[in-house]
Formats: sequence, structure tokens, C-alpha cells
Amino acid sequence: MTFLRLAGVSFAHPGRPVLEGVELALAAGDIHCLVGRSGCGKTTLLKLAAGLLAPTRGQVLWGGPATAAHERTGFVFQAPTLLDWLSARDNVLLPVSLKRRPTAQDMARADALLARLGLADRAMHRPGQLSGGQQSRVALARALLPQPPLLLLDEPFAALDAITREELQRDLLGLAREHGTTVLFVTHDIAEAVFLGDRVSVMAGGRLSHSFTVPPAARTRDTPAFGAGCAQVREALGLEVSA
Ligand SMILES: Nc1ncnc2c1ncn2[C@@H]1O[C@H](COP(=O)(O)OP(=O)(O)OP(=O)(O)O)[C@@H](O)[C@H]1O
Repeated sequence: MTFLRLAGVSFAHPGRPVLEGVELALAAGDIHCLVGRSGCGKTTLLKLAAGLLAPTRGQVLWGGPATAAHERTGFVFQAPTLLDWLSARDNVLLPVSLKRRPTAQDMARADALLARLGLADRAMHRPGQLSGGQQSRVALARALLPQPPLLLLDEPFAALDAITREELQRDLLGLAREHGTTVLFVTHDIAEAVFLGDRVSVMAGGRLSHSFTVPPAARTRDTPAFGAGCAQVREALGLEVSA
């Protein structure tokens, strides 16, 4: 089933065309990674997918469960964007507490998500008392709390060290599978895209120039399948591929 489709989507900021006739189809439950050079329009595409921007041409078509547009998507940005004066648990509860008073069940769900992400003993800590990786985990838990069918991630792990980044990639993969969440993930990092993606699309010249299906074997690093996936993406980006 196609979950979200961008059909011939174009977008221009004032005086600056960014996207030209983008075609993208997300299958339900897929993790789709988008790789491209800085400034090529990845964030703009995510905002169009979220309905935060409207296309100047083309359509964004929703084929997922019938929910209000703002309830369809969770968003995780590069910076965790947590509220400094709230505990980790209250940050996770924010999508609920902006609408109504959280129930005991909401709090139990927030605590369960924090525990799933290894933060059981940090629920009452404020963001300033957490490491960068822990703050990113809180941001991920916050995005997942309303159980959105679609999760949009804009380089969420870019600022993290390599070890924490790999841990969070595994956590994201596990959580997306457990919840059946469809994911659109923007990254500069080719290895991250190949590790996480069921599909990887390369963005260049305002459109998706290449799209690949990644075999499940590529989810183990240091396998030929992983190496081949990275080489394919490098080539599509016009980067040197070692022999
Ligand atoms: N509000 C805006 N007004 C005008 N131009 C903008 C605006 N937002 C982004 N742009 C321009 O649109 C282009 C695409 O920006 P976008 O943020 O989508 O790129 P990106 O691929 O996500 O970049 P990065 O990888 O560096 O985050 C860039 O050239 C940027 O300068």
C-alpha cells in the first residue's frame, strides 16, 4: 500500500526554485532515507510531506489511515528542541499536554518509551542534566508518544558521536518496526541511509535523481551488501567510488 505519495511536486521559495517535479512513494511500514548535498532541498521536501508547506505544483497524496493532517506525522529535528524547564517525562508528554491534561495512562506510556530508550532513571531530569544522545532519545520518544503513522526525521543524529549514533539508529529501527511506523529520514550520512533504509533516494537538481531498494543483508555493517549499497549511493551522488 502506498502510504504517502508526492506526485510531480514542485516548490519555490521567493525567487528560488527548490524542487522540480519530485516523485516519491512511501510504502506502509517502510523506512525511506533521503540523501543529498547541503541545500538541495531535503528539509523543504520533509516540510511538504508534513503539510507545513504547500507545493507550488503537484500534489502530496495521503494513503494512510484517515486522521487529521496534524495527527499523521511526528517530526524530529536535528536539534532536540526540548523545553529546558520541563523534565524528560514532561517533554515527552508535550504533544498530549498541549491539548489536555495527561492521564495516568499517558504518563505510563511516556515512561515506557523512556525506558525502551534506556532512560528509565532519567525521567525526572531536565534537558540540561542530560547528554546530547539522551536529549535526542527524549525528542524521539516525544515524536512517538502520539503513535503517529508517519515519522519525519531531519538529520536527527547528526550532532552525535559515532557510537551514540549507531545506538540510536538501532533504537529507531526497533521502535519503527514495533509500532509499524512509516519513516522518512533525511541524512547527509551515506552509511546511515544504507543501514536504516528499506529504500534510499538521492536528491539532486531539485528532484530525486536515483532510488534504490536496499536488501535486508545491508542491515549488517561490514557485509558485501552494505558495501555495495554505500557504493551505489556514492556513485549516484557523483562521489568517487573505490575499486
Ligand atoms: N525560508 C526560505 N526562504 C528562502 N530560501 C530558503 C528558505 N528556506 C530554505 N531556503 C533555500 O532553499 C534551498 C533548500 O533548503 P533546504 O533547507 O530544504 O535544504 P537541505 O537539503 O535540507 O539543506 P541542509 O542539508 O544544509 O540542511 C536552500 O538553498 C536554502 O537556502
